[in-house]
Amino acid sequence: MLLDDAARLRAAAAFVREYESATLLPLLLPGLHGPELASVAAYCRFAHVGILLFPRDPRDLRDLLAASGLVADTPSLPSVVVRERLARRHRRDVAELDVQILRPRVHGPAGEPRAVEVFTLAVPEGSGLEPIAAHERALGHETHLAFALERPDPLVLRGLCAVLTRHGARPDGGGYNPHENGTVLYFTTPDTTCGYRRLELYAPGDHREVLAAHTSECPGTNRHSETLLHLLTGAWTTQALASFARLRLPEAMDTTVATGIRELARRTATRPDSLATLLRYLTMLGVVAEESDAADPNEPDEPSDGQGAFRLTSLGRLLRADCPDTMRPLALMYAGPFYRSFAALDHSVRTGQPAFDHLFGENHFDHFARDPELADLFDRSMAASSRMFRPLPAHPVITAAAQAATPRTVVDVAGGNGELLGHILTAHPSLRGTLLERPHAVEAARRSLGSLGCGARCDYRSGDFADVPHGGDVYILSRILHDWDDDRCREILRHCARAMPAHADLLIVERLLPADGSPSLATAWDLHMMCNVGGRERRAEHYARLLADAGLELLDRSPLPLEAHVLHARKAAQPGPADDQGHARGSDAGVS
Ligand SMILES: C[S@@+](CC[C@H](N)C(=O)[O-])C[C@H]1O[C@@H](n2cnc3c(N)ncnc32)[C@H](O)[C@@H]1O
Repeated sequence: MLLDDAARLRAAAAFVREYESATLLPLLLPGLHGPELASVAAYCRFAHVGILLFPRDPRDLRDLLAASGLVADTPSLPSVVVRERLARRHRRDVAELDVQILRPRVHGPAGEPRAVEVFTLAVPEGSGLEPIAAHERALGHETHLAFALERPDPLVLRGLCAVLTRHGARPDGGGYNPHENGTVLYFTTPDTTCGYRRLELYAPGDHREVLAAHTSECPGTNRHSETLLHLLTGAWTTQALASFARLRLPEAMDTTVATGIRELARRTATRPDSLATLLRYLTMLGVVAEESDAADPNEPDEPSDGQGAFRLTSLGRLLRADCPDTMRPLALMYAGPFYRSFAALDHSVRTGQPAFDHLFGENHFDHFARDPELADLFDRSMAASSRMFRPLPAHPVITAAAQAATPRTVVDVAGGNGELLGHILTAHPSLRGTLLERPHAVEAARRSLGSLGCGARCDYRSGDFADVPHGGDVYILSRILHDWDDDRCREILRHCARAMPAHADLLIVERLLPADGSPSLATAWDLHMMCNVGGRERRAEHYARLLADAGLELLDRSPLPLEAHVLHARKAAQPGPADDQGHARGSDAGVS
């Protein structure tokens, strides 16, 4: 069970008031006793309990302290050490993390001046920092007991480090904070009977030499092992999120009021204790948040069940079926057919062939097309990223077409279930649309565009890329080229080029591989394309070359949400090699 922030503060203050160095040290380091314990206790005194909190608004913090019986009468200081640790652990830029320190005073049993050290990272709604808060709240990586050196002498500091490690403490990093000219050395401790598992030695002054020796002894392999464990268990994340969606938990939860486990189990026909295990994991992922273990607000007469109460976060809300930008179909897809194919990724790497085809015996478009339920799930999972399409109706090519004196036609080539065309036609009542797709998708598009009220302005063509309708004004290839290898892309682009009148524009929606190797969703989708469809993501220059091979010229590009881009191309002034090769024309069907 996770305590709320006020309860954590009260518990920390009570601990600080109760313990002496000499009684506390053996709880952390069993085996430290007798004269050695007396000597260590004489050199370092118990100074504070450190905790990390995540207020929505930092201005609430002093009220929270007051509500916990604590007063911070000094200004807050910027944290260096904890901030860097958080940035490293969560792979964030330090600039994103404004961590502050306050030290409300508390007295020890004999009136000694001590403190509760309160680190805060403000997590405003929608800041994207919720997963960090959820992870840290659940695992308490920064919670610690601190001992301050009475004589901050490098020799004493080294001696204390040696004694602590001899009794099982393991170096766990540290740092120097220039804002207060103090050095901290962290250790993890072998015993957690006192409820804490990290110990800090605090030495006033700059002791970076000792610090360097201490951090060099941090088993780098330990940090690496921890990182690797997080990476290796990525599959659990995919499946836990899909399970969450399949069990309809997001729909059973509220974003503002927490619901008790028993009630949630009743609503989703699950076992309360097993559900609690899943929800605790999902708390770490930031899709749900655990609230204090109060009685269930939905059943105020029922006593608390001791298993906590959970609410849906804004991140988790995206997995609700009724959320406008729902990503539920993607959760089911990535944990379903694409999960199975990823297990055969080696095959793709060895042979260059899609693991999906190897596993299912056919290309994924054919496989999905044969199963109406899967086909529908695939179409909906493509539409789940429709946030990507939102700026497209305002693209200059589309607005120019919409403002033209005579009605213009937008041709969406392999337009899926019509999500993008629906956005464009809804925004511009003067435009007409043509959607080319395989037969099952055409039917889905007909239904979806009809329900948007723009069905009457749309033509539907069942066919293949060779059937790209002639005579349109704007052609769209959205997330098509990344499904195919370069040869097939050239073919598709040539079909488009042949169908496009001289004045027509082509818009291509794709993710672009970064030129500098910086992390991007495109790099992940490059792997996905290789494994599942035999396609790939590309850099902008790569698309420019493919376009040029088809007699088209890349004019510009602009960014879209979800790390996508829209590339704008037209027919090149000079005929490209494609036009010289005299390929047979596709269907001559024109746009009406
Ligand atoms: C990745 S989806 C993209 C759908 C849509 N353009 C979007 O961005 O949401 C690729 C689409 O290509 C269609 N497709 C695959 N092979 C095709 C072919 N030979 N001719 C026409 N469409 C095809 C599939 O049915 C699928 O809807």
